[in-house]
Amino acid sequence: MKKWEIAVIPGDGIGKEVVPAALDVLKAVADVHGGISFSFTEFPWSCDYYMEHGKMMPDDGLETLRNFDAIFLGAVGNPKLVPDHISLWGLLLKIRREFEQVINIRPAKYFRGLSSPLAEPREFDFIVVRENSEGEYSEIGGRIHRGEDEIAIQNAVFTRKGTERAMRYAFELARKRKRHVTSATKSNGIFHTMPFWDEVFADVKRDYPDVATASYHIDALAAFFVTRPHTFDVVVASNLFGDILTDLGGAIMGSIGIAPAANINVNGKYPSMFEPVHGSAPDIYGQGIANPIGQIWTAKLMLDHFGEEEIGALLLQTIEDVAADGIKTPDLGGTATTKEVTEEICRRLRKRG
Ligand SMILES: NC(=O)C1=CN([C@@H]2O[C@H](COP(=O)(O)OP(=O)(O)OC[C@H]3O[C@@H](n4cnc5c(N)ncnc54)[C@H](O)[C@@H]3O)[C@@H](O)[C@H]2O)C=CC1
Ligand SMILES: CC(=O)C(=O)O
Ligand SMILES: [K+]
Ligand SMILES: [Mn+2]
Repeated sequence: MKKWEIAVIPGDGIGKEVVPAALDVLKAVADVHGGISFSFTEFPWSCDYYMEHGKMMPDDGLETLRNFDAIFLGAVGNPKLVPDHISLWGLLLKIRREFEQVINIRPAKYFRGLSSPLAEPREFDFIVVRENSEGEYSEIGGRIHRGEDEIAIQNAVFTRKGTERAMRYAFELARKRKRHVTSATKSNGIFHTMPFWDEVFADVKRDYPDVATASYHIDALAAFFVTRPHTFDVVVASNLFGDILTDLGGAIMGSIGIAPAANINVNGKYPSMFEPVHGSAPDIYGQGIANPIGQIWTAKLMLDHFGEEEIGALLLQTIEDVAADGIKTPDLGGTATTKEVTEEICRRLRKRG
């Protein structure tokens, strides 16, 4: 029996609704599999925690998390209580950085049973590889003066190591898929970092002559995600571009509420973290209608990471079946609750197992 120790951080808002839902599904997965089990240790780190303790997590929080096989997180952010840049940098981004989770994998695919807002989508299936450790997400910069002389400066950081690492990851991934990598650039407007990005891409692709490539400016690429998403396989993007493209990836699937993500530590020094693309959705929190699929599909990415791909595939198929049969939350045009969708997924999993 293989046992995985999981640190669970529901976080804020609907994180507190969809994480328990996904844990129920993981318990069903373990039962059905028979040879794996999970131990879940929950941590209340969140904006509520901040209100009580003046910080998003305890000082030894990272030390505590280190010993787990993976971190399973919902979402962070409650702007009514804590400014977003404080809460995200104090928990989510802190874990990504300190645990060297340098790659963020975010798949999107045409989903059976979901009505995409695209009029007549062809079947698409792509993965955005988002650089997750540097780029436009940086604390470097500052503000001076007030009033009409006020100045804010924000520096983007692109290292050859980090850029190349994300690109190589994308090429290796493409080799296991349809052997195509698209680079998201903006070298016509961003004077230093994006021409650099293009140069590194040109260097790296020379090592992968068996993989076809394309490079588009981010504005055009965003439009292509709408007009011809079926033409993409692996897309490699900087931290910010990848962030934006993957909400769009969720939207064309039918809802950002189903988009999964994995923050991968590639050097094996620290655990990886699994959290969906979406945030804490304060606009729907507390109504019991949050779509749990993003969190559940994220659990599938965690299973893949553990090498449990077979049961992961069964889980994804079950999610699709439930959606195809119309058991959907309101964001997908349905009337089901978080609980109803979750219970139906668990029920069918157990029936199959
Ligand atoms: N990785 C993370 O933890 C992220 C955290 N955030 C934080 O979340 C808070 C809200 O941010 P927003 O910009 O509103 O983004 P959001 O992703 O939370 O919500 C955007 C829209 O999508 C809907 N939505 C999101 N997830 C859904 C789900 N599972 N089911 C149904 N509908 C869903 C929401 O109701 C909202 O209308 C902020 O504090 C923000 O900083 C935002 C994005 C990522
Ligand atoms: C913060 C955020 O939106 C993300 O990392 O996806
Ligand atoms: K999230
Ligand atoms: Mn985002």
